Amino acid sequence: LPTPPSPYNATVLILGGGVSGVIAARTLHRLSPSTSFLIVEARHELGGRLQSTRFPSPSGEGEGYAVELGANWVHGTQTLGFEQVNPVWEMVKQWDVQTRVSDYYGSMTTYDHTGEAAYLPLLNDSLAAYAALVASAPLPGLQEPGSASARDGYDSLGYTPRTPHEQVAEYYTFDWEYADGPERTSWWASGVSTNATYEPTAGGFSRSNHFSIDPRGFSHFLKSEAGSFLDPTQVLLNSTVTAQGEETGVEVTLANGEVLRAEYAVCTFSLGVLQGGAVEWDAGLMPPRKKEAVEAMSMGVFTKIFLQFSQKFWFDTEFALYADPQERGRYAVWQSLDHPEFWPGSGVLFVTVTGDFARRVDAMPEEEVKAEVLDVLGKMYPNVTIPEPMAFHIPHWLSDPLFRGSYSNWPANFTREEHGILRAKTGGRGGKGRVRFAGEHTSERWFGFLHGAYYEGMSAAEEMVECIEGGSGCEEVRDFDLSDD
Ligand SMILES: Cc1cc2nc3c(=O)[nH]c(=O)nc-3n(C[C@H](O)[C@H](O)[C@H](O)COP(=O)(O)OP(=O)(O)OC[C@H]3O[C@@H](n4cnc5c(N)ncnc54)[C@H](O)[C@@H]3O)c2cc1C
Repeated sequence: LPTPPSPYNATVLILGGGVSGVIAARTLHRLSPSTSFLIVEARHELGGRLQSTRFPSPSGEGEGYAVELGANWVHGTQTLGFEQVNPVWEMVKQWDVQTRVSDYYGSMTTYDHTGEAAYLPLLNDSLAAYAALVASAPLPGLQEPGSASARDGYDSLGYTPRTPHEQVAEYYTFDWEYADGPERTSWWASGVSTNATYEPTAGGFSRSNHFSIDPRGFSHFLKSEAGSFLDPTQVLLNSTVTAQGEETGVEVTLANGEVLRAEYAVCTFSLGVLQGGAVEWDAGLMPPRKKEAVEAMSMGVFTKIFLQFSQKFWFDTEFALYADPQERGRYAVWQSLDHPEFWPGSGVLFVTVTGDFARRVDAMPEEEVKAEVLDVLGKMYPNVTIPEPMAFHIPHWLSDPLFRGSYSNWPANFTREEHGILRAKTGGRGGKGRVRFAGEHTSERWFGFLHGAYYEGMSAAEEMVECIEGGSGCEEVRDFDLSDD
């Protein structure tokens, strides 16, 4: 193994062992085998926002089900005749992760507070409006975003959902993707991320969404990838970073008081962690303009609430929508895994909440959330006595100090310049940037997605290698003037 130059623990510290961190490590390993690195991760395992918990099978037989608390889908795979392939999809195939295509629009049952209610055509209207919204946003990288919100975009297209049925249809096509409403999302950026993921003619991958049903958990692909090149001495688990500073290099203080030193670092902590203040920064590493940019991007909340019943009593489609008469997005999107394509006989059902409603749920006692969820099921099924679930689980991404939310979203008035500042290297005298920020949130095209985290981990490490090997990567490390205005 490459030996780090003394007095450093490694040449590069990779802070965080999610998709970005693991791919940054793999890129260093491939491009510069003589460069030493160390992944520093607070949790007991690699994977980051790829996490699952186990539900038993109702019969008590078999190994049960790996219920995905975080990322669950590969969004966009590859389209025949187009070169662009989602790199996460390539790893998923390479490591044989079991997935199924999710039929977002073709397998849906619709409900409201009176029970089943027929409003599927509204879903087609919302899909058509969304397609027009993203088609009229400029292509990735070509234009500066204005400050128009996706709501402005919908208004300009004459799409104005008013009734609870119309609103839940819009919620499903928009909020359920962005974890935030159209008012709080940039029209331009929602077009960029959609086109760059789903539209092959705009450099995207494909329109399909593959959902992991793998009993080893979706993280299997990343853990296997990591296992294929990492030596155990290159990973420090159970190690929480509390401060980052710079003296002769980067100094990282851990919760146990230990200090790690390196020439460079790639920091992949989530946007929520950067906003949350759990890590102390030297002013040179987090100058005021960077801090402002970090504050200005938003961290969305997307919470799946899982239930397991001993017997299925619900819809036979993959999805269902519930239109609440009072509140848009209240326990709106339901998904059945007890379905022939997924986990038949599993009794597993989940409902997803987003945005402010998810923030409220994150802070509530779980018993109260459960009572509300069962009450909604009672409205969807007025003739069924809703049984007590055998299992109930809510992940708390927002209150978890290692994440502080689910994934980032680009707000309407957030500029490309601010995003560049959020992403830019900082630290180091003489213009030699020591710390590069990477993660899904630093991706202009694919913020929020696993593939965004992948590409950012890769480009951060590529830049580091250029820097270390004395190439151009180090010359103008600050694309932006980060000094206080
Ligand atoms: C509920 C949910 C659903 C999602 N669904 C999808 C989906 O279906 N498809 C999709 O493409 N994307 C989805 N995403 C987004 C996707 O999970 C992320 O884009 C991606 O996993 C981010 O990877 P990352 O490496 O940037 O960050 P992370 O995975 O957050 O990695 C950062 C790592 O840093 C560690 N860390 C944080 N603070 C410290 C500290 N102080 N010290 C040491 N270590 C620390 C964390 O433990 C973590 O392991 C979802 C996310 C969530 C939460």
